[in-house]
Amino acid sequence: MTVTIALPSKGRMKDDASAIFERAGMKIVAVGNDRSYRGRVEGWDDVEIAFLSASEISREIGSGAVDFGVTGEDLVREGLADADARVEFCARLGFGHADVVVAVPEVWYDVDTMADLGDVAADFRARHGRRLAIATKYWRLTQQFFSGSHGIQLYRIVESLGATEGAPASGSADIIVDITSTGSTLKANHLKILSDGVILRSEACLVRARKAVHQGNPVVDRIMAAVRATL
Ligand SMILES: Nc1ncnc2c1ncn2[C@@H]1O[C@H](COP(=O)(O)OP(=O)(O)OP(=O)(O)O)[C@@H](O)[C@H]1O
Ligand SMILES: O=P(O)(O)OC[C@H]1O[C@H](OP(=O)(O)OP(=O)(O)O)[C@H](O)[C@@H]1O
Repeated sequence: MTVTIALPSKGRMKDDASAIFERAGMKIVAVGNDRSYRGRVEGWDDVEIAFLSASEISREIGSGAVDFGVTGEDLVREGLADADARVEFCARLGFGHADVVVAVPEVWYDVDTMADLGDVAADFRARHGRRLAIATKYWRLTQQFFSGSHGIQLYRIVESLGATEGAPASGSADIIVDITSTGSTLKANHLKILSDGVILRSEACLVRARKAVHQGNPVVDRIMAAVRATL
């Protein structure tokens, strides 16, 4: 069988992902011209590269359309309901670090923990006539963390597709769940992370779709070993 590895075609993970494979002795060359979305690995005839965006990669691994992918753990866990059953996180690659966090306005002086936020959510409707609104593009992670881990049920998710940190100031939501790396965007928007509000510490990972045909496949094993040996 041909083993397909999906790598970021653009964006912040592209260069680091290719570099890891090069260090692993798997030099990637584009098939056709530089803008091509297909590649191969020099000397590895049964491996094919598909260049996709980081979010497409998590979808394609989830569906099993590709065998391996390099993408952020946040995108995989957000995109797949039962991520650990469907994919294996084979290696954490040491780049693309970002924390998915719960952040509230700095001026909420009495709110420092998820328990404090639970108290706010509980009487939010009585005080304001509506539920606490959370702006995020991480629906699944937010629901798992609020409802599953912290027993907070009284909130409403407001979908945000960009500039999430601006939502509290603009009035479209009260708090946010988003990724942060340096923290400067949160600071610029006068938001603070709750002390136990880190939902996930994400980084780029080598992820494998769990497929029966991988069992005992020497190419699958060699790919995992080659990437792990670089770390
Ligand atoms: N400062 C950051 N901002 C956004 N994503 C970051 C940051 N640092 C690391 N990442 C990670 O990068 C990944 C997203 O990368 P990128 O934005 O290139 O992908 P994408 O969502 O597929 O792109 P696009 O939004 O252009 O389709 C996520 O896994 C995210 O956690
Ligand atoms: O903690 P910081 O270092 O400030 O980074 C966090 C910000 O970076 C990302 O946005 P970005 O503008 O990079 O692009 P994107 O949301 O379009 O991916 C992300 O959505 C945050 O807003």
